[in-house]
Amino acid sequence: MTILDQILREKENEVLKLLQNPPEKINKPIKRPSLFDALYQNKRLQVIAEMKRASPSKGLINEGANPVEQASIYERAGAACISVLTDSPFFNGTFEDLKAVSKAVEIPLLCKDFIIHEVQIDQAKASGASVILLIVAALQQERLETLFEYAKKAKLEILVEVHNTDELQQALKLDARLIGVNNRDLKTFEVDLARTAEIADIFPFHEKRVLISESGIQSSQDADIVANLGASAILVGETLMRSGEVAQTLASFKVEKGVEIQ
Ligand SMILES: O=C(O)c1ccccc1NCC(=O)[C@H](O)[C@H](O)COP(=O)(O)O
Repeated sequence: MTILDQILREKENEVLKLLQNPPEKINKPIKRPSLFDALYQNKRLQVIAEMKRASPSKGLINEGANPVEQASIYERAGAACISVLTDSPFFNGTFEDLKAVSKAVEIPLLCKDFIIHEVQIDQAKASGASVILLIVAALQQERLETLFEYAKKAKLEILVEVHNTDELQQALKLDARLIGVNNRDLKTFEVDLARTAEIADIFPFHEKRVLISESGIQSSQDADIVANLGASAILVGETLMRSGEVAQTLASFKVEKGVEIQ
């Protein structure tokens, strides 16, 4: 059983509990700037900066981090979006973290969780998120489409995550404008920026969509590599959570995009 299978099994239990005590359904749109607008045709690589205490691959990363302080530093340092891991069993995150961060920052806010049911989308919105994540590997195509449409109707932005070219084709069947490629193999945890290269090779940059490179970014050299492949943004957790100089590290990732692809 892969780590993703284990996480998804846990999510099924969480959904059952959530359905017994559903979150408030917020009908009005979340007031935050659009992540897509911040990324599309920006001449610099943008950063989605993640609040990440722990992970299945690395164990504890920064157990004592205060989500509001961390997110505020990210915002001041020029992050385009804050990602908050809300999963507890595997990442030590909470929806309380997301709610607290939503009150402290004004930029786009991603609820980073493993969504398999509409009620989790309601929970993300009720906690202040303006962006949700849908992972292609976690969902059958029909379910992916249903959840995508549900989130769209709720006026949320949707980051659709893929791991390979087949999954990219599935994502492209949707009107997905934010497409992330996860550089981490969820079976071996191995991180390889070649995954971004593989996706970038066939990514329809001429369409109104942006490519985001997720996981394993450690240096401005890594940022340069994915920027030159056509990525508009990177999603960075561990490196920022471990950095003694968060603002400088984040700023160093905002490299100029070398190639005019879009
Ligand atoms: O980070 C993990 O170990 C992990 C394991 C299984 C599923 C997802 C996982 N991470 C979620 C993420 O997508 C990352 O937190 C995010 O891309 C940032 O990655 P990094 O910069 O390498 O911390």
